[in-house]
Amino acid sequence: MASDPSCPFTNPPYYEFPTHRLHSTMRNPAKQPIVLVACGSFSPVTYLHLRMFEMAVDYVRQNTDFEIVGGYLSPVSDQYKKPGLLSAHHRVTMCTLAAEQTSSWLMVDPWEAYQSYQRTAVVLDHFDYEINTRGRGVTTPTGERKHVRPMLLAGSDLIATMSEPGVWSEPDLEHILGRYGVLIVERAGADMDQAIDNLSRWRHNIHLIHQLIQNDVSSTKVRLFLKRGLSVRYLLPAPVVDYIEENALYVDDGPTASASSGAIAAEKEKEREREREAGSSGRGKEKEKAAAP
Ligand SMILES: Nc1ncnc2c1ncn2[C@@H]1O[C@H](COP(=O)(O)OP(=O)(O)OP(=O)(O)O)[C@@H](O)[C@H]1O
Ligand SMILES: O=C(O)c1ccc[n+]([C@@H]2O[C@H](COP(=O)([O-])O)[C@@H](O)[C@H]2O)c1
Repeated sequence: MASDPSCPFTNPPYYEFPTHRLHSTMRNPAKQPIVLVACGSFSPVTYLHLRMFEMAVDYVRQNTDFEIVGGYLSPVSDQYKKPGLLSAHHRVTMCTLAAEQTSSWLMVDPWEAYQSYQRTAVVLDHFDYEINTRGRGVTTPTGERKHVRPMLLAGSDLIATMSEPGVWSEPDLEHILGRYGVLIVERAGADMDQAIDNLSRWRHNIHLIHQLIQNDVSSTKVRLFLKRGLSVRYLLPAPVVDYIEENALYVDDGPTASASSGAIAAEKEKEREREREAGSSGRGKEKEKAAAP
């Protein structure tokens, strides 16, 4: 891992925060600048993942005083270990093909993908740090600097897991929903109102986006199609379909799992890693003591 003493986060080797499509100047200085961050497996990225951003653009324009200055896909670490999770390298490549070749504004941040599992609260802090602390926010047309708020963009199934016991920590929910906020895209099969029932104390920071054209494409279904040798063309961007075919991906996929199981497994894996590290440094200290005169 790269170690920059001024950076409070652990960065993967050779990591650079992508800013090539981030607006540095706002169009309307009266608005509040935000950046959309979609965290997920993206195994593989589908048109629905990309549509979420476009739906958010329409919602923000019609219902809020926000101005979107950037949008990021943030694929989760391999340590998330959700069944069907392809290696970070393939997932980041597919997201990059999708963002660069089908959109004029989306970016892919590989920060969490290429390291140990990072909780979503930490991922949002990382965006806050890169954009506001290192990047010093955005400027208005009159030269004033403004702080950009990273906001989570997620489907209602993911938000529903926030009410499942043991998945998200209470301080993290306070951090994500209280400090940053979330835009939730309706997802077939996950009732939005029910999903946010237990989150009412952060209602002011929760924005619900209804799907006017129902589309329930999911990565799980795409993987299932691929496993059965069925076509997935027009469900995913063409360069992603080509990449999957060229690399014969998902031909032998494992079982499926819920959105919550990966996070719990990843946290347990990290805990075990910490214990192993503590154990080996403890043993190191014992050795040092034994070697001391
Ligand atoms: N059809 C959809 N409608 C609304 N939100 C979606 C849809 N598909 C994915 N999302 C959202 O996109 C984000 C990333 O999703 P993820 O990568 O887990 O895709 P997925 O299709 O749910 O994957 P899987 O099928 O492997 O569980 C999550 O917030 C998820 O809720
Ligand atoms: O931060 C947490 O505690 C946490 C708990 C559950 C899920 N998440 C994140 O939510 C995303 C879920 O993705 P998926 O593919 O399982 O729907 C993924 O980016 C996880 O890191 C995060």
